[in-house]
Amino acid sequence: ASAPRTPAAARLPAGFVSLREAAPTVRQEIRYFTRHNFTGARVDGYRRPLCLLTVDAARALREAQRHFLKRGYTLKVYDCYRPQRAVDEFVRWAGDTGDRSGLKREFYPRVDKSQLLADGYIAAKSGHSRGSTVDLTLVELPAPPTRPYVPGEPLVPCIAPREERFPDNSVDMGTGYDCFDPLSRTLDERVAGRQRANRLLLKRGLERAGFRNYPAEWWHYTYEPETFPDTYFDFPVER
Ligand SMILES: C[C@@H](N)C(=O)N[C@H](C)C(=O)O
Ligand SMILES: [Zn+2]
Repeated sequence: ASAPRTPAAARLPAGFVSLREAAPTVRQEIRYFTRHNFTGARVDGYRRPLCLLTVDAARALREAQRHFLKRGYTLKVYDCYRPQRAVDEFVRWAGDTGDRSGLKREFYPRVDKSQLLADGYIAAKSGHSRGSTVDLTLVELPAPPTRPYVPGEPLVPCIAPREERFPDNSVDMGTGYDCFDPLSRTLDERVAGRQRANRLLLKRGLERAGFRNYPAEWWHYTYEPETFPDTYFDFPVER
């Protein structure tokens, strides 16, 4: 009998893999599939809540995960490969300054929407579209329970103390994920104690597996050398 055929729409380009297969213990909370992200809506191109990455990046993440599991933590990814159409939607959204959509109060409470690209919080050509970039954090095991965002619920600024912010089950990194604020700079001097230690724990564990951090965002890492340094893919996130 011949092997079952994968529908063409769900086949990944050569060199890409689903993280579920490469590193099944890594937690996934794909925010752009949900309305709990800075735009306030599901983002174009996210057809499934999945982490797709280049084989090289996924393999390195599996190695990093082994390192963290031994220390009582698991990695949790928020975003992985990002189609160019999603990036284009971010850029259109950011340019629409008359529009009130977006979860400003939570995700960019102190930065004007018109500055998000200029300040480097959103890129018009993102490493995520090249497939080797990932947004992620650490969760201490056993993982505390978490709950979904309820659209319309009162928003708390991502720079508020952990007890007041949206209840993410990750360790305290000093801000929430996708917090477009100077406090999110990985080595910002105002972030000290346990929060700084957590950022450094993530950074060191990922660096030893070959990832490099983007200094403006404690959660954003790129595996190097990139498999596709010059290609911006646009296939949808599905499998
Ligand atoms: C939007 C945020 N999660 C992010 O990934 N920012 C960098 C700069 C990017 O868009 O590549
Ligand atoms: Zn990122």
